[in-house]
Amino acid sequence: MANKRPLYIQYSGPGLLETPLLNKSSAFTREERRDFNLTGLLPYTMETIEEQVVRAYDQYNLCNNDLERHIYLRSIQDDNETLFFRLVQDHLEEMLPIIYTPTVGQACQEFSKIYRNHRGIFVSYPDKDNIDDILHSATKKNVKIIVVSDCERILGLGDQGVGGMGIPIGKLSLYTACGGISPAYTLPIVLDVGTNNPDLLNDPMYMGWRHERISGDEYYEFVDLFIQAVKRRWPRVLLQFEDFAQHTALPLLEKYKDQVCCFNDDIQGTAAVAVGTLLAACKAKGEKLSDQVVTFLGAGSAGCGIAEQIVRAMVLEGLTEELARQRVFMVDRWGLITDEMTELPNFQQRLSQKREHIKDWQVVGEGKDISLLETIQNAKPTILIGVSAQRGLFTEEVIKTMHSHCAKPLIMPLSNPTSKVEATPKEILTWTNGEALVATGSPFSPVHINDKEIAIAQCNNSYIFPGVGLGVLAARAKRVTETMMMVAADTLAACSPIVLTGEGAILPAMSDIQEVSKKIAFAVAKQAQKDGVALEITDEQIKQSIEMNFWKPEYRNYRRASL
Ligand SMILES: O=C([O-])CC(=O)C(=O)O
Ligand SMILES: [Mg+2]
Repeated sequence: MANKRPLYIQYSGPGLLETPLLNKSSAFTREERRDFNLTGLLPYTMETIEEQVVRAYDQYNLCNNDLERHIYLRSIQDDNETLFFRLVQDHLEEMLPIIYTPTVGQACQEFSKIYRNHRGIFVSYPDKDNIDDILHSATKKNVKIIVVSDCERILGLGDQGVGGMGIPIGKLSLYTACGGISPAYTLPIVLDVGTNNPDLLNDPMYMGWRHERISGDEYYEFVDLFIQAVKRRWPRVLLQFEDFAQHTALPLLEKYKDQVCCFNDDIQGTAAVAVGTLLAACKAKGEKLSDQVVTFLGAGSAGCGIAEQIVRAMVLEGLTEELARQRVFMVDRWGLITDEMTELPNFQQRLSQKREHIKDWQVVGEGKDISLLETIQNAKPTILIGVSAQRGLFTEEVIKTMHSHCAKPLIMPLSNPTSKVEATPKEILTWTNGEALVATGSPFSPVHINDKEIAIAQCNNSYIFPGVGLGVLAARAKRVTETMMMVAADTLAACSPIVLTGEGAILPAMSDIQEVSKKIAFAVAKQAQKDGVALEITDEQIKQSIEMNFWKPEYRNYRRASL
């Protein structure tokens, strides 16, 4: 039993057993059972959490498929959060793909079919006049981290309506499992602004507000009502925007980044993990990031967010911004993004290639759109990043052409979930005779090629946001700055096994994620101080604060609080 101070609680009897943050199930001691009116409500034997984990894992192994495993784990989470996190911690590598990507994608798609229990908060448009009341109904009083989604772009799966709640729940589970944030401090929130997904609107089982999405001023006013209510209820909370569509993600981030402590995980978290991976891969090759030529497939908010972070990192290495931008090629649905394209949104405009710089390229058809293959033939990239959410767009021809110009290309099909990947690691390694370095967004098993087993790095935001959150809490930061995200990327690269030892994977093993998160947290907290958005405390105090904030899934002793 944890040697922490006892916790004074007001619940007792069935109410205590039905409070997942406090429930210990069969682990309540004889005395606690007596003091909290639990005697007779549980089988007689008192168990340790280790014994409970054995039973839960046996039951987990009886499930027939990943969705059943997800449902089972979620049911434990809704019954006993301490046990849930202990079980996940003990089987982290095995269970992350079940509670998070890729299985969480299916759980979102089937949300209304598999719904069991309430979790998180649904702020629905018709309730817009009562948002303060809704937030006050949250059973958690001291919320420190919120993940909020309007569910318009759930992973690569598009608009999932309220089904997207699976994502805030999953991300916050990772905040706890990987970043040690107590589940008592986390709150998943969905903004139900309707859905434009016809399958959901026509599904009699759909549980959300059956209405097409509100948009324009109505939408932004509603989001603002929500943000202002959050500021009143939890003024210091860290707000993570997750899985908003590109057309709202950037405007919302621009609007709120200087008003509240917030960041957008798909733009900034994805960018930080991708740049961390690139920095590690370059260090391993003994090269600089600024020596690389990068091609993107997908120029949405994730792709452009990564590209901007790459430009910043290249500038830090000494390139001018203009030269850095000339090394990054964005290919979207219509082909390479060039300055001749009219009506580009601002964030794509900044990353467009000047036609005069590519006038000598060999392309089919003068003035026509330039394809991914043509971009690769001419730009001869060393790095290829996929954020297109389209399965199969890294064709054999694309990959082989890239390999013909670059002996050891770095290829990162980042689209999630697995069904949307641009090419599988096995395909890429087969087409490059095992010579490419591969990092994916979703988890993949190692690939066997030329008698070697090659581990596949999972370049997923989960390496970044738990550490950023822990750092923000430890330093009591008021804002999340771009430089805080940048040091998170640098710190991740510094933890890379191949950088540290000259061999092994590009990214640390998931089993080391808690230590990596603590290192990221320290660097983020220090940077927050440098940026003037956090308390001036000593390094020692930051370290202490990180350790103190690091929650462990252990039961505490309970005493009755006097009323
Ligand atoms: O959740 C993930 O695996 C990564 C992510 O944020 C996304 O794809 O939207
Ligand atoms: Mg996301």
